[in-house]
Amino acid sequence: MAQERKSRLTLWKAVSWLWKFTKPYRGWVLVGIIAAMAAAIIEVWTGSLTQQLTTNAEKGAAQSVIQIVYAVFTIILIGVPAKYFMVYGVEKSSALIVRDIRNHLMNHIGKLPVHYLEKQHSGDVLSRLSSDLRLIQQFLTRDLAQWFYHPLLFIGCFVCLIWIQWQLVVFSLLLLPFSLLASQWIGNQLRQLTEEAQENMGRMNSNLQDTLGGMPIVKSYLLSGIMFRSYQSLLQLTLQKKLALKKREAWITPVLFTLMISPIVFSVVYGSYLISKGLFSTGELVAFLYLLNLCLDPLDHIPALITNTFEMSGALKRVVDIGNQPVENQEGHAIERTELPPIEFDNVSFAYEPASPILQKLSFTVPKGKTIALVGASGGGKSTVFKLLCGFYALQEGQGTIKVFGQPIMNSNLNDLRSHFSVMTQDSYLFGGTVAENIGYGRANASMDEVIEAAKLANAHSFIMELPEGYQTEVGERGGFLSGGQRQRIAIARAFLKDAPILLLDEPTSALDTESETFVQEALSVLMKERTTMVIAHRLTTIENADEIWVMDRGTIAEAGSHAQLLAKKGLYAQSYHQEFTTDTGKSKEVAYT
Ligand SMILES: Nc1ncnc2c1ncn2[C@@H]1O[C@H](COP(=O)(O)OP(=O)(O)OP(=O)(O)O)[C@@H](O)[C@H]1O
Repeated sequence: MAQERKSRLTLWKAVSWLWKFTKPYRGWVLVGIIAAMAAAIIEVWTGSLTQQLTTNAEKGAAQSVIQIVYAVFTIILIGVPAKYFMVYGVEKSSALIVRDIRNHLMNHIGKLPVHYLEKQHSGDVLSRLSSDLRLIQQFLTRDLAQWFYHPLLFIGCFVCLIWIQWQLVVFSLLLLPFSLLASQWIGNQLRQLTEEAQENMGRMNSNLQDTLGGMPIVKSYLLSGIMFRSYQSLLQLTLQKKLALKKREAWITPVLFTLMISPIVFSVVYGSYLISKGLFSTGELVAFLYLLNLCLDPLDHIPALITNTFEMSGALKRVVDIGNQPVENQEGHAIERTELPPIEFDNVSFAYEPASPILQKLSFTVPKGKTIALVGASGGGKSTVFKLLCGFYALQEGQGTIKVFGQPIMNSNLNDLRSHFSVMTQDSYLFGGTVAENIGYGRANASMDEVIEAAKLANAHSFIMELPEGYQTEVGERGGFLSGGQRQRIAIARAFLKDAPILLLDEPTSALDTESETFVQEALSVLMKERTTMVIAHRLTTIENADEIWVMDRGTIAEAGSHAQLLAKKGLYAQSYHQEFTTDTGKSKEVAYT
C-alpha cells in the first residue's frame, strides 16, 4: 500500500478547522475581543484626556472637577470590566474550545484506519495531543485578544498624535518602514524554525515512550546508554532549533527598541525646535510624548506575539493533520450470520507497498465450525490474512474478493464486520483497570454474573479469586501485574463474553510455559467448540488439533491437509516439521514452527 503522503496542510485550512470548534463559544470569544478593544480605547482615551488637561493647565483654565470625576468614572465603569472580561472571556472560551478538540480527537483517533495508525509513532501522536494542544490553548488564552488590543492601541494613539501635530509624527516615525520590513523578514524565518522545533518535540516524546514501554528489554540488553544518547541528541537538536529561534527573536528586540526609542528622541528634538519657534506648546509636547509612549508600547509586545503565533500555527497544523485524516467506513452494509461458509478468499492479491506483493491470488474457504491452522515461514502473509479479514486494510478493485458468511466485506460496515470475530494475539493486550473491567470489554453492559461465568469458562475464575482484590484487582499497565498465562485466560474470558462465531488466533500459547499452556489450551478448546477458527500455529499441539493445516508460502497456500497427509506428502510441511519439531533421535519436541 502506498506510503501516506506527508501532509501539506495550509495554515488557512488549519485555521478553518479550528474555527469550527469555536462555534458554540463564539459569544465568549467575542466578549474577550470586545473587552480587549474596549481596554485599548480606554487607554487611548486616557492619553487624549492628558492632552486636554495639559492644554487647559497651560491656558490657566481651572481644571473642572466634573471633568476629573467624569474621567475617573469612565475608566472605572468601562476599563475595569473590560480588563476583567478580556482575561475571563478568553480563558473560558479557550478552555472549552480545547476541551472539545481533545474529545473530538480522542473519538476521531478511535475511528482512524489501522493502516494510518500503524505508520504513526504513538509518542508523536501523544505529543500532538499534549504539547501542541497546550500551545494552541496558550495562544487562544494569552495572545488572541492581544492581537486586537495592541494594534487598536497603536492605531488609536497614532490618530491622536496626528491630531496634535502631524509633522512631528512624520518626523518621529521616519525609521518605521525599515523596522517593519526587518521584522517581517525575521518573522518569516521564525515560522520555519518553530515548526521544526515542534516536530522534534514529537520525536523526543516517541523516543521517551519507546524507552519506558520497552524498559525490561532496555535493561536486559543494557540499552539505557544508547537510548539516552539518542534522546540526548534529539534534545540537543531541539535546543539548537529553540536557540536559533530565540536568536532571531532577539534580533527583533533591538530593531524594535530602536524603533521605540528613536521616535521619542526625534520628538523631543523636533518638538523643542517647534516650541522655540512658538509653533508648539510644552504641554502639547508632554501629551504628545505620553501618547507616543502608549503608541509604541504594542511594538514591545509584538516579537513575542509573532513567535507565539508561529508556534501555535505549527502546532495547529500538526493537530489538524490528525484531525483531518479520513476515518474508517462507519456506514456500509451489515454482514448477516448465514449458513454459508464463514470465511472465503477468492483470488485475493494484496501488497502494503506496490513493489512487494504479499498475497498472490490467494483462494480458500473455511467451512463452518472447522479449525484451520495456518503455518508457514515468517513473513509469508499469515497475519496479513487476519488484517484483511478484520478490515484493517482494504482490497482495491480487481484484487479479489473476501466474503464473510457469503457476503463481500468490501464497503461493509466495519464495526458490524468486526462483531463477528474474536481476535487473540500471542500476548493479549490488557487495558489499565480491573480484571472485571478487562473481561467486561467483551460485551457492553455485561453484568458481573456474566463476567464471572465467562471467567469460569476460561479457566480464570480460580486464579482471579486468589488475587488480592479478586475481580476488582488492578491489572497494571498492559496487564503487567499478571503472568502471561493469566493475561491470556482473561483475554479468553473476554472472547467468551463477546461470543463471536469466528475466532482469529495468533498462537495464544506460543509465549507460555507448559503448565500455563495446558490451562490456556483447555480454555481455548472450550471456546473453539462450535465456532469457526483460524489459528496461526507455532505449537505442535495446536497444529495437530486442527481439522486442516494450510501451509502458506510467498502469499499462497502451497499445501493443505491433515498432519499425517502433509507428512506423507514429504513437501514443505514435512521438511519444516523434521527441521523444527523433531529431535536428533526422531522424537517429537515442542518448538516454534518458523
Ligand atoms: N503494516 C505493514 N506495512 C508494510 N509491510 C508490512 C506491514 N505489515 C507486514 N508487512 C510485511 O508483510 C509481510 C507479511 O507479513 P505478515 O505479518 O503477514 O507475515 P506472517 O506470515 O504473519 O509472519 P510471522 O509468522 O513472522 O508473524 C512481511 O514481509 C512484513 O514485513
